[in-house]
Amino acid sequence: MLHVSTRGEAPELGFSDALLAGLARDGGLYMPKAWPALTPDTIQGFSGKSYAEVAKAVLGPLVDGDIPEADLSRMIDGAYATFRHPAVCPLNQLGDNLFVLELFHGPTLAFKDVAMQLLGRLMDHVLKARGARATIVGATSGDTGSAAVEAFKGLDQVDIFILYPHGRVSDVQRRQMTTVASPNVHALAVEGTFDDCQSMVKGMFNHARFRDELQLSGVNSINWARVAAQAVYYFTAAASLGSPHRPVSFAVPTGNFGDILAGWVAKRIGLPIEQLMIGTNANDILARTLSSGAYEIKGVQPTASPSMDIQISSNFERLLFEAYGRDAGAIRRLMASLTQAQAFLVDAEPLGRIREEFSATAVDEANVAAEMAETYQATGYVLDPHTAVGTRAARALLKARPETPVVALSTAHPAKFPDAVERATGVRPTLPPHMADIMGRQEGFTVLPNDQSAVERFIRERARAVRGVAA
Ligand SMILES: Cc1ncc(COP(=O)(O)O)c(C=O)c1O
Ligand SMILES: N[C@@H](CCOP(=O)(O)O)C(=O)O
Repeated sequence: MLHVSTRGEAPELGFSDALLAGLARDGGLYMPKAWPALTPDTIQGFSGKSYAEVAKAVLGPLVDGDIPEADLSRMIDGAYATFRHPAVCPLNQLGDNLFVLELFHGPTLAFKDVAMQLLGRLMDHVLKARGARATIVGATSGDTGSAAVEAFKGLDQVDIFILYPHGRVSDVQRRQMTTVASPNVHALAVEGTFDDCQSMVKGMFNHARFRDELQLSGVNSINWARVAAQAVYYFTAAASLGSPHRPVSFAVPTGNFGDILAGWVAKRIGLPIEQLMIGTNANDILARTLSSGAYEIKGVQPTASPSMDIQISSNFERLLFEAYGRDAGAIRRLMASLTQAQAFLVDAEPLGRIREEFSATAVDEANVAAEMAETYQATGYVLDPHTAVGTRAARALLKARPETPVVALSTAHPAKFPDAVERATGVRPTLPPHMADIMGRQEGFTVLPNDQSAVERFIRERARAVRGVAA
C-alpha cells in the first residue's frame, strides 16, 4: 500500500517510510492511496474480542505487510499491555443512548497514549531494522507531548524535542514533560501559542537542509500512523453497541482534527457510522467552517480545555483532500490562501460532502462548566473539561437523532485538569498512584522565543551535544 500526499508533489511512500517522514516533503499530509475494506462479518466478529485483537485486524490491512505480521502483532500486544484497564478503552453509559468511551487509561492519562504507545514501538522497530536514528520534533498543547515523552524516553534511536506554549498547559501536563530525566528528552517552552509551536514544527519539516541534517521525524497527528492507530477504538466501541447491524454516532472534542478524522477513517474502511459530531470549545473555527464554508483564523482564546485551544486544525486538510475528490491542486490553493490571507473558502460541492458526514457544535466556557456540574450531579461521573465538550456536543446530536446511540470520546482523565474540574463540580480529582508524586518531582525545560531559527539552533546544538550529530 502506497501513501500519497494531500498536496500531490511528494514521493509516494509505503507505511514505514510514511511513518518516519511525518510531514510530506511538499508540506502535505500522507494518506493511503486506496482504502482497504473490512467486511460486515469481520466487524461483527469484533464484539467480545480483546482490544489488541481488534487492533491487529484493523491495522493489518493498513500496514499491508510493510512490517512483518508477527512483529506488528508483538508491538500491538506490548503497546496495549501498558494500559491500566483490561478493556484498554472501556465504554460507560451516561444516559439514554449516551455513552462515554474512556480513552485515558494509558500511562499519561490522555487518549494520545493509545496511538503513541504503538508509534514508539513502530518507530524504534523500523529505525533499528534500518540501522538509522531520528530526531523527533513535536508540538503540543499538553497531551501529545506527555504521551510522546513517555513513549520515546530512553530509546537509543531517537532524540525527542517537544515544543509547548509557555504558561498555556496545565501543571500536570507540563510536569509530565519536564520531569522525565532521560537524556534523549527535551522539553521546550515556547513564548507563543500551540499554533505557533505547530507552525514552527511544520516550518522545520519544510526546511529541507535542517530536516535532512537532523533526520527529522514527527509524532503529531500529521503522522499518518497516529490517525490509523486511533481508528481502532471506533471499531471496539461500535462493535460493543451492536455494529455493524446497529448504526452508531460519535461526538468528539476536537482541536487538531486528528481524533475525529480517525473516526472518518474507520467509516471509510467499513464501519457504519451515522454522524461524526465535532465538538469545539470557544475556539470554534471548525464549527464556523461547517456552518459558513469560510475557514478563518481568529486569535486563540485560552479556555478550561487548553489542549483544544487551536485555530489551525492540521488534519482538516486530509478531509478536504477527500472532499475535493483527491484534487491536490485544489488543496495547494486552499493552503496557500491560508498562509497568505489566514483564511480560505470551501467550495459548495465539497462542503456539501463534508456536511453529509459531519455536524459541529461550539461549546462555550459557561456550557463546559455546566456540563461538568450537571453530569456530576445527575450521575456522579466526573468529566474532564475536554470530555465535557464532547458530551455536550453528544447531547445536541441526541436531541436531533434520539434513536441512534452516541458515543462521546473521553479524551483525558479529570485529574489532569483538577482546577477546572473542582471549580465546576466541587470535587478535586486525584491522580492515579503512578503519578501521585508528580508535583514534587524536579523539572527541567528551556524557555525559547517564538522564532523558528532560534529553536532550530537550539535543537541542532543540543542534538550535537547529546548524540554527536554531524553538521
Ligand atoms: C484532552 C484532549 N482532548 C481533545 C483533543 C483534541 O484532539 P484532536 O487534536 O485530535 O482534535 C486534544 C488534543 O489533541 C486533547 O489533548
Ligand atoms: N491537543 C494536542 C495538540 C496536538 O495534536 P496532535 O494530535 O496533532 O498531536 C496536544 O495535546 O498536544
